[in-house]
Parts: sequence; C-alpha cells; structure tokens
Amino acid sequence: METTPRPRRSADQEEGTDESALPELADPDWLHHARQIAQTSFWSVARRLPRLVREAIGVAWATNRRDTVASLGLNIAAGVMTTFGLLATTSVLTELFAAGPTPDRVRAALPALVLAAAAVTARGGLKIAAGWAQARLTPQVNYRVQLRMFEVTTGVELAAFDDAGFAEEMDRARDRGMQEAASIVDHTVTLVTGLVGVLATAAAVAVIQPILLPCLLLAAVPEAVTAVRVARRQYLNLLARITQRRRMWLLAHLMANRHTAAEVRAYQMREFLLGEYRRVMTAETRADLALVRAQTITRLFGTSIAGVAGFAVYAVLGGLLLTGWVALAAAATALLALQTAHTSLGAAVFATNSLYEDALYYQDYRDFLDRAQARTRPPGGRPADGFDTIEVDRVSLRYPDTEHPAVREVSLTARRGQVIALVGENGSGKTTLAKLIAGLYRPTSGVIRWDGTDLTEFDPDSLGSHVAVMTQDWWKFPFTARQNILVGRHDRPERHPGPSMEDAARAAAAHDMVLGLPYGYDTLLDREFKNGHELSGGQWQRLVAARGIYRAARLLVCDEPSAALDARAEHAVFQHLRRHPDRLTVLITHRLANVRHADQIFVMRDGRLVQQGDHDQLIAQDGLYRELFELQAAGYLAEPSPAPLR
Ligand SMILES: Nc1ncnc2c1ncn2[C@@H]1O[C@H](COP(=O)(O)OP(=O)(O)OP(=O)(O)O)[C@@H](O)[C@H]1O
Repeated sequence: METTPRPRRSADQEEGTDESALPELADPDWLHHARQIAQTSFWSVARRLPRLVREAIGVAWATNRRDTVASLGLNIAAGVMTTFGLLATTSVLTELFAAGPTPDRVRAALPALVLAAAAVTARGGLKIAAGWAQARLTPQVNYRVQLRMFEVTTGVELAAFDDAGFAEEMDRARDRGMQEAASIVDHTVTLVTGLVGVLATAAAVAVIQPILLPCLLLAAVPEAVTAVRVARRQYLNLLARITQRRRMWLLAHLMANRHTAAEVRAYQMREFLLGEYRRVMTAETRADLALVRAQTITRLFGTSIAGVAGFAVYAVLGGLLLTGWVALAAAATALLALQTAHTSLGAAVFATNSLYEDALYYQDYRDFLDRAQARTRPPGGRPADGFDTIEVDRVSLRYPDTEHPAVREVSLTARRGQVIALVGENGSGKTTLAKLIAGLYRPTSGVIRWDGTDLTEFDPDSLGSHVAVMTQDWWKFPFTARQNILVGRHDRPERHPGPSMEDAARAAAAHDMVLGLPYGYDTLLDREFKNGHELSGGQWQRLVAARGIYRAARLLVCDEPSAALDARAEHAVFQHLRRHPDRLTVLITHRLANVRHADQIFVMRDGRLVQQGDHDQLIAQDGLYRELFELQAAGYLAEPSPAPLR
C-alpha cells in the first residue's frame, strides 16, 4: 500500500466512522450496474420483461432445445394440472357439503376425489421433471458460455490487452457477466413457472365463480408489493455498504495470506492492519445491526398490510357467501387457490427482480464478445514457411493511450543463422521492437517482411509456429516441471526437429535442478496444490529457457534470458544461444558481456535505433554502447568507477 497511516486518530475514527486511513476504493467491475439497478423501479423492470425473456430463451434454445422445451412445457402442463386439481377439489367439496347422509355424500365425492388426487400427483411428477430439465440447463449453459469466453480471450490479438477499456470489459465479462447466462435462463424458467401458476389458479377460480377473481388479486397484490420492497431495501443496504465490505475483505486477505506474511512481519504491520480491520469491522457490525432492525420493521409492516388484505378478502368472501353469490364449496376452493397463487406470484416477482439485474451483466458479456471478435485476426492467409531474411522497414509502434511511440521509425535487417542483440537503457523500446519482430504486435506504421512478404499476409497460426519468445515477464504456470517445458510446443509432432524435453532442460541448466525436486519432472510447481513445490526466481528462469529451447523455432526471441540466473546457469544458456544455421536469435540483455559475440548489435534510445554494428565497431565509436559497456566493465575492476561520459 502506498498510503502511510495518519499519525494521530480522532476518537470518531476509533469508533468507526466512514473516514479511513486507506485510500478510497473504486467500484469493482462486478458492481458496475448496481447503481442503475437501484434507481430503476419495479414497473420499468416489468416493462422490459418480454425482451429479457426472449433473450434468455434464446440462450437456452441455443444450448439444448430438448431441455428448454421440457422445462417450459412441463411447467405449463403442471399449471394445467393445478387448474384441474382446483376444479376437482370444488366438485369434491360440493358433494361433501350437499344435503343427505354422510356415507352417500362421501360416495358421491369419490370420483372427483380420485380426479383431484390424480391431478395433484400428475402435477407433482410434472414439476419434478420440469425441475430436472431446468437444473440440466444450468451446467450446459455455463459450459457453452465459459468455453466461448475463453475461446475468444485466447484468440484475441495481444495489443488488445494494452487497451485499458478492453481489459476492463474483459474483467467485467469474466468475473460477472459470464456467470449470469445460466442465471437469466434459470430465472426466466422460474418466472414462467410462477406466471403459469398464477394463471392456472386464476383460470380455476374464473371457472368456479368469476366474481372471486378480484378477491384473488386483492389478496395477492399487497404481498407482491411488499416482497418487492423487502428485496429492494435489502439490495440498497447491501449497495450502501459494499465498499466497507470490500475493504474488510482486502484487509482480511492481507492478514491471512502466505504471500504477504513475510512483509507483514518484516515491517511490523500487524497493529496497523488490525487497527484498520477493527475500525471497519465496528462500523460494519453497527450497520448489520441497523439493517436487521430495519428489515424486521419492513417485514412487520408488510405482514400487517398482507394481514389486512387477507382479512378484507375473508370479509368479501363472507359477504358473497351470505348473499348467496358464492357457494360454500367455491369459497373453500378460493381459499386454497389463494395459497397457490400467493406462492407462484412471490416466485414470479423475485424472478423478475433478479432477471433484470442478471440481464444487465449478461449484456456486458455479449458486448465483450463482440468487441473481442473485432480484435481477433481471422485465420487464413499465406502459410508461413520460415525465412532467410527478416526486414524491419521504418517501423513504429505507439501503445494505446500513450503520448509517444515506444518504437520510432526503426529499420534493420537480420538473417537466419545470425544472433542479433538489442541493447539500450530501460524503456528504450527493446522489448517492444522484439515483440514486433516476433509478430506479437502489428506496427502502427511501417512494415516487417519475411523474405519480402508482409507479416500481416501470413496465416497467424502458421506464422506463430515459427516463433519462440522467452519473455522478460514470464508467468509461473501451475503445472509440473515436465508440463512447464512441454507447453513450449504441446502438440509437437514426432518428426519435428528439436531437442527432447530432457535435452532442452540440460541446455538450460535445468535438468539436474529438476531431478533434485521431490518428484523430479512430475513435481507440481505451485504451493497452492497438495505436494506442490516452490522454485526460486533463477530456477524458474531455467525452466523458462528450457521451454523456449524445446520449442525449437526458426526465430528465437530471448528477452533478458539470464537476469535471474547464477553465473554457471547463465554460461550454459548462452552456450546454447550461440549461432545455429537454422535459427535467428534476437537477444535482449543489459549484461553487455553476453552480446560481444553477436553478429549485429542494435542500440536503442527513446524508441529509435541510434547505433548498429558488431561489438568492435561499436566500441570504436564514441557512443551510447561504449558508454554503457565501459560503465559495466568498470564494475568488475578494482579501480573506482569512472565518471559517466555524459
Ligand atoms: N503494454 C504497454 N502499454 C503501454 N506502454 C508500454 C507498454 N509496454 C511498454 N510500454 C512503454 O513503452 C516504452 C518501451 O518499453 P519497452 O518495454 O519496450 O522498453 P525496454 O527497452 O524493453 O525496457 P527494459 O530495459 O526496462 O526492459 C516504455 O516507455 C514503456 O513504458
């Protein structure tokens, strides 16, 4: 954390007010639409329902038509059974309430009773089958949506990741949008189920006695409104406190984490972190208690209104009974219907709220896919078949949202069989130029050609298969040591030229190191996993070098391949990186002793190529290369360092 704690705290702060010693948190991506949702009324949400439902059914349909039809169709069939069940129940009650001896009345009610029981059983069976189909949809939708997401993110051009907007959209789609596809399908089915339940009940009531229909509405509407209010209140409360909660999670993560444990102790941060946690926790606990109280009051209020509405319905029913408008059996069925309608309406209201929220986030996912598609180079073009000469012709590259180009008007030529070196101070554009040469970025202006053909004319996959890049900022892949090397070319055919996995490891001084691990090449290199093992920075770099060597590509880009290596490992790696007739090696390093034998050295400053030649030629000139070389060489001499030339 960059911010230092304030030296003194007021009593208020200790008590837990909103003021904080840590900087304010930005809204997280997954909360992106929260304020919009909070400001949208239930009725405007309801108006957008048809479009949302169409969208969700489209997703389900594209995933599995049979399960989509089953989950909706079986629910509708269950609704029909609800209507039958209520009608049969009325017949049963009509017979039971009729005049005459009890055994006769029971006998007369039996057929309707059997029908009612059959309808209830069928309804139960249909509901279970519909639930099964609905539950089947969730994992299938997740599978489809997630796979699509990662097909897109792994295919998108590298430059897209430098665009802050793109990266933010990707995080939002991955962390929230992608998860919502299954939710919108699930909530839509729940919504349809709820509405079918309400309609089925209303249909039965209309057949029994249409005048009871307004009673049904009268009883259900206050409950529905209260349900919406309770849900909204809960949501707004959560929203108001989300920043505090996130701060708590962040602090909790800092205090119970393997990666931060050493620094927390070394800087004695314990009291500072605990103090912050206590302060936030106090405020959070108070807010929780206030919420519980407010929720109870809302529920009390809601239940009272619902109770009054229920009482009104009973009064109306009583009146209708007394005046002879409604028979006793019909009134009794209406009470049953009220119960069913209440449950269905509650489910429908809840699903509507959730569907709206989920759909907004799901739209993020859809937007991201469109945007990513536009930044994916389609397959096709000329197959690349290696090169004899690579020509960089007045090439520039400016990263998005930056003022100056990282590489400016650079021209150079390199040949197969050579080792060329890019040198220069930090930020001079070496890595950017190497990535351009490797085809990972497309120049903003200028052209790069392989044997006269513009790189953009080649099929991207085919071009990539001739390139290996040992990046400066390599990732610790949580695989075994073996996999960490083999992913260099995971699909390498039998006849592909190149060293075996073990030979590649030997060339990178990694073989003996790996054999010393608890499970040798099968050691998992991530402590997050059981039996996982941690490597040192230099040990990792040996594996990274082995991976690049195993890839055996025509163009090998090595960006600081030895920064973390000890002298022996560095020597081994550079032995391998010497000239090879089938390969062009592009070497970037600040240890200039390692570039002395390069065929050509290109010196960069502020994105421009300022010198080029071999070591002897460059040392003979009074330029940047000689200055940097002599500064470094002085470090190995017993004499004090000479003053810089500039
Ligand atoms: N992804 C990026 N987005 C925006 N700017 C970038 C990006 N990568 C590099 N830059 C900028 O481009 C310039 C050149 O960076 P580059 O990494 O090519 O330099 P370098 O010579 O390899 O540096 P070093 O010796 O420190 O590795 C720097 O000013 C850097 O801040």
